[in-house]
This record gives sequence, C-alpha cells and structure tokens, in this order.
Amino acid sequence: MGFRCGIVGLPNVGKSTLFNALTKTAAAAAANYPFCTIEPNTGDVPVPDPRLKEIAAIAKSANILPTRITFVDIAGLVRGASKGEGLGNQFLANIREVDAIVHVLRCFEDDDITHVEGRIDPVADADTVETELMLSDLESLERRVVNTRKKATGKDKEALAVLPIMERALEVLNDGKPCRVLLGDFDAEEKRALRGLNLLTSKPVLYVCNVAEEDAAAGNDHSAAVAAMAETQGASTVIISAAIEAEIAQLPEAEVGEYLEAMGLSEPGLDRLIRAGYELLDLITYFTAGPKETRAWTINKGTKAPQAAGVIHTDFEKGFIRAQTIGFDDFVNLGGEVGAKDAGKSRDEGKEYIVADGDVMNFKFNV
Ligand SMILES: Nc1ncnc2c1ncn2[C@@H]1O[C@H](COP(=O)(O)OP(=O)(O)OP(=O)(O)O)[C@@H](O)[C@H]1O
Ligand SMILES: [Mg+2]
Repeated sequence: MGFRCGIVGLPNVGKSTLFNALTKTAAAAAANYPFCTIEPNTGDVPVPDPRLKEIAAIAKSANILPTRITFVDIAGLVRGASKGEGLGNQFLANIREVDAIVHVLRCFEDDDITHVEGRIDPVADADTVETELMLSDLESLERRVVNTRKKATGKDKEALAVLPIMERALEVLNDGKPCRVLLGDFDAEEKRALRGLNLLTSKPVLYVCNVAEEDAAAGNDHSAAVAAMAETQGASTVIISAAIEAEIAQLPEAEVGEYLEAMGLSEPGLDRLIRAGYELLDLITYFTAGPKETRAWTINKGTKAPQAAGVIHTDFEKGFIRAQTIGFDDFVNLGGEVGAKDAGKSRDEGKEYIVADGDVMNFKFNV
C-alpha cells in the first residue's frame, strides 16, 4: 500500500529543497529557477518515533526498524494550471495520486530568489494554489455529474448513492470553498463516498511555512498570517526553514545536535513535519518487539487487530487467533512483557479489538 504526502506549492518556494532534505539525497534538483522539477520524485521517509528506542532497550532488540511514509515532490503550480497553464494538468494529475497535501508557502524574504508573483504574500499564494485545485475539481465534477444525474433518474443504485455527495461538493465549490469543509458534516459512509470521487480539495492539507534561517525558531509575520488562515480551516501549520534542513542533511550525525542548538531548535523541523504528515493521514503506529528487532507498523486509525496483523503478513490476518497486547506505557513502566504479564497488563485481544496507538503486539495465528 503506502501512504503518500504530496509536496505542493507555487514554483520556487522551496519544495525540492525540503524534499531533498527529507530523503537526504540530492536526487531532486533544487535550483533557483521556476519549473526546475518536472517529474515527481518519490521518497520513502522513516517516521521518527522516540518510543522505538525505549521499547528496544527493554526488549534488548538487536535492530530498530521505524515505519515509513512516502513524500512526493510535485512540480510548481501556477495561476491558470487548471486550464493547462504552466505545466498544468500533469501536476494536477500528480496531486490526484497522493493521500494528503503538504502545501509549502514561501515565508522568507530574499531578493535573489525569484517569486513568480513578484512579492512575498504566503496567504495570497495559498489562495492561488487552492483556487486552481477548486477550479479543477469543479470542472471534473460538472463533467461527471451529468451522467450521474441521468443514471440516477434511471434508478441506478450506485448513481443514486453518490449523486447527493456530488451535489453537495458542487455546492461547496461554487461557493468558493474546498471540499474538505464537508468532512466535518459527513458521516463515515459519506466520507468514503467523497473520497471515492478523488477530488483534489477533499484531501487533508498541512501548511508548511518555509522561513529564513533566523526565523526557524520563532517564525515571522508571514508564518503568523498563515497560521491564522490555517486555523479558520482547521488545518495545521509547521514552521520550517528548508535552508536549515538542507544543511542538517549534509552534516555528520554527531554535529547535528550542536547545530540545532546554535539555531535555537530542539529537534529538526523535518521530524515535526514527518509526524504532522503522519497525523494528517490519520495513521497510528503499533509495535512488535523481540530480541531480533523492535519494529513500528503503520495502520489507519480504527483498524481492528486481524487487519493490523495483516500489515505484517497476510497469513497473520487469515489465520488470526488473538493478539497479546500491552499498551506502550505499561510496557515501559513495567519493564517489558514479563513485568506487564505479572501485573495483569498483558491483554488477550480478539478479532474485534481496535488497535490503539503505541500498542506492543504479539499475534497468535495458525496457517
Ligand atoms: N528557507 C529558505 N531560505 C532561503 N532560500 C531558500 C529557502 N528555501 C528554499 N530556498 C531557495 O529557493 C530556491 C528554490 O528552491 P526549490 O528548488 O526547492 O523550489 P521548488 O519549490 O522546488 O521550485 P519548482 O517548483 O521550480 O520545482 C533555491 O535556490 C533554494 O535554495
Ligand atoms: Mg522543485
């Protein structure tokens, strides 16, 4: 499967710089000219999770394996993209293929770096990009709804089910709003139907304020304006300096701590970004732990034990019997599996158990 965050934004705002730092490769060319990126670049990024070390120390594991999410570096989007301007439609198609959007906004002043609109105004930039996504959704929906209405008149079951969702989405878009505003009102079934329409503006979004090095710790007026805008949408914001992250990516591990301290940072901005992306995708982590390895596994929130086991191996799901489960805090506070068992904190969970974030699990199955 794989969970994918697409890095989106206007040209030359720092998307590839950020992506390169994320993947610690120079594979995606970062350069000071618009449209430097044409093909989307994809990178699997380990999700930093301090709990792994704690569990591994107790379980005396030889190895630690973090879970991963995928970031996709998408080319810059400009005004008119929905009408094929710039490298328009191709990029919209790339965005269609991701599960969530990381929207990078230029919040740094630098006369040497070209801004396609010739001024620094991240809130207006966000609006430019969002407008193109809304126009693209509107166009695609208006095209599809004609057929769906026809089918619904003919009492086609599928069409009857999806038509009200389409009409609501059209209403919202015509009102100048992204489809994600509907998610708050929709029940699980309706949300699934909306996702099924694969619209660009129904994908969850996270704003990244790319600030100058000196603003990385506290942000600036631009990032404050973005945060205020994001709040009205119920979206989160991460303040990051892609320039700093690019430098950290080049440093030997031993020097990172000192560099961060000099910059007034307690951890790399990327770690915050990756975690925020993980949350945006509505993902949680469970762990397996043994002498060989402590490993993190990714599941969607609400996943039941057999399906969670299926992430490790399909046999685990098919032959699922039960899951010996210890909460993370119990595992750590009681000194691991044996201590947790003695304290009665090791639970035998069955097929209906909904896995909680941080569960340390041991699946019993037969094949
Ligand atoms: N926080 C920052 N401070 C100063 N310069 C930055 C910062 N972030 C990025 N830059 C510079 O901005 C320029 C554009 O960066 P980058 O190539 O990553 O943009 P992009 O969004 O990927 O552009 P495109 O859409 O054209 O692919 C580069 O010269 C990069 O070094
Ligand atoms: Mg780029």
